[in-house]
Amino acid sequence: MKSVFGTVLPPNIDMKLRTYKKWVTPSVERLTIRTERNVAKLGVMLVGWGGNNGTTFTAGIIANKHGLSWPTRNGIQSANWFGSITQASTVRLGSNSEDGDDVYVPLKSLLPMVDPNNIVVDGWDISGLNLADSMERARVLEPVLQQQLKSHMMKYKPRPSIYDQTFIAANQADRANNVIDGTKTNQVKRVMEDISDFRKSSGVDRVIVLWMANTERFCDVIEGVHDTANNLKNAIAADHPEISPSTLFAYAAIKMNCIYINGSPQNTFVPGILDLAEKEGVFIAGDDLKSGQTKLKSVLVDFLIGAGIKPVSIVSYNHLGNNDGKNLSAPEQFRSKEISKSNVVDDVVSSNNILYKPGEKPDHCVVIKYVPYVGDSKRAMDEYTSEIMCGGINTIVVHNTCEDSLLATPIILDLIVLAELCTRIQFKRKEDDSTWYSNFHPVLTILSYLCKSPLVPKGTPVVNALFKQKACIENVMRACLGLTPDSNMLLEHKVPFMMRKSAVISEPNVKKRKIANGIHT
Ligand SMILES: NC(=O)c1ccc[n+]([C@@H]2O[C@H](COP(=O)([O-])OP(=O)(O)OC[C@H]3O[C@@H](n4cnc5c(N)ncnc54)[C@H](O)[C@@H]3O)[C@@H](O)[C@H]2O)c1
Ligand SMILES: O=P([O-])([O-])O[C@@H]1[C@@H](O)[C@H](O)[C@@H](O)[C@H](O)[C@@H]1O
Repeated sequence: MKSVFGTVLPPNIDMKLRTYKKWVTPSVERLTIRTERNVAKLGVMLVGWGGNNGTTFTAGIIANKHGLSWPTRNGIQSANWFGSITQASTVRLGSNSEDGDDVYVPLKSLLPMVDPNNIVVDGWDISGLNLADSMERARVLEPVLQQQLKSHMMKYKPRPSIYDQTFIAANQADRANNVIDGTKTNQVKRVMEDISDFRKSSGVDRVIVLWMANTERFCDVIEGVHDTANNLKNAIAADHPEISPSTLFAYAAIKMNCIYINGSPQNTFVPGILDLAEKEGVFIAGDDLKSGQTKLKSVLVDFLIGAGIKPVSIVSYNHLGNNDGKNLSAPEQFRSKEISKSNVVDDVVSSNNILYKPGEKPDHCVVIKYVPYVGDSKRAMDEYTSEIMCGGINTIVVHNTCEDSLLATPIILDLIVLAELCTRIQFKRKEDDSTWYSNFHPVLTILSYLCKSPLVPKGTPVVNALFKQKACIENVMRACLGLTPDSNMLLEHKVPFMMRKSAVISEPNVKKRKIANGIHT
């Protein structure tokens, strides 16, 4: 049976569609999904562990694990994971039969997940400060909380890391006192040994490596160097200068069967890394945490275009005073961030060819300024100018104070928790009697909700719209439970014969109605 735009038409109806030459034919794929319920004892190794996000993440794990609380001007504050969808969001399960009210449950209750209290943290940094001193340097957490954390945090000292001054801003050089010397082969070998050492000393079952170090410039992707796993291996052996520290970390992590996640915008995942991840069957994900200003942008543009309103100009300005902002004050590092912050509207714009001609896009300007005084408290100011009907203009201006690390830390947790969950989900076609199940594709696009510039397998669509991304996570988890996706139709509250008796005021007076061209209902 042919259908048009998903509406199923009786076989004898053959509409001629003026603007759409193609017919939509529904297809159904029946899958069997299984989820291993034994959760791994999880270790995470952060590259850039001594940074604002690395220290705040570690502090968050400790503060929540020990149930810390501290006095503030507004009263006693207790540790929590607000901003994390796995720890602080709920999912609509359905409606209950008695009163028809919706039933919501914590997302983390749907499937077995890692408990953040059990995550073991380790990592690398080019700065050799212990984490208590790094936490103080970061100026993110209240001193009274830092005091409670200090004895825990000072035990942590980042492992020496791979430093290449040609990839991050020159203003970072004064931090680089904790580095692995020697060739790229030696650096990769040392990182692999570190991972092995962490596995043994911590006793974890699974290690995830997550880049939370400074934003690098984009590397020039060179044929014969970055294009295949084998060429990358040979280029590392030849100490090729255009292989970035983040790509070296990705290479080492994948070779050690560790999931690798890129929390920054640079092009770590060169084709050779994608090739290696696919060959080794190791998950990778990224790029660039979606934490505040860009998260809001992926909502506002979706709302505007979804409402048939045409954004024609988007100006995204922010200033921040943390070390990330200092690194981004250099043009090449800013360019990496500008790309990830700009691409986030592309999917929604290209979805509406009523508003936009092919290739037409809104003007889009991204500005980031380094203002030391504000520290981690990034001040974002956005202006969205849109065309509305008959030449009208709508302008939305937003001021958004984003405490960058307190917004990023829950995202880091969700990336880790959801990536570990994905290792335990497998699929097979229902009618297959083979015992063979498939994992997710090594490029974990289900984590797109958490990234500004989602990495996707070649030839697959990039989705940036935030609530589509969230629905993807929720509906995959529902599917693991044998539940249908939440269609939001709620017909049980709209169609009289489906409604509960108490909800139907009176049997609606539905007469036989004649509709144009004689079709009766
Ligand atoms: N809201 C957010 O904070 C947010 C959102 C999206 C992306 N990011 C990205 O996350 C990253 C970290 O942000 P941050 O605020 O923690 O920055 P930060 O500068 O405080 O921390 C980065 C750390 O990485 C270290 N470092 C630099 N190069 C390294 C290397 N090669 N190996 C190991 N360590 C290295 C630095 O010494 C520093 O301690 C940045 O790339 C930033 O763009 C942050
Ligand atoms: O808030 P958001 O746009 O998602 O992301 C942030 C940017 O706005 C900010 O300029 C940058 O310094 C941070 O690293 C982060 O990328």
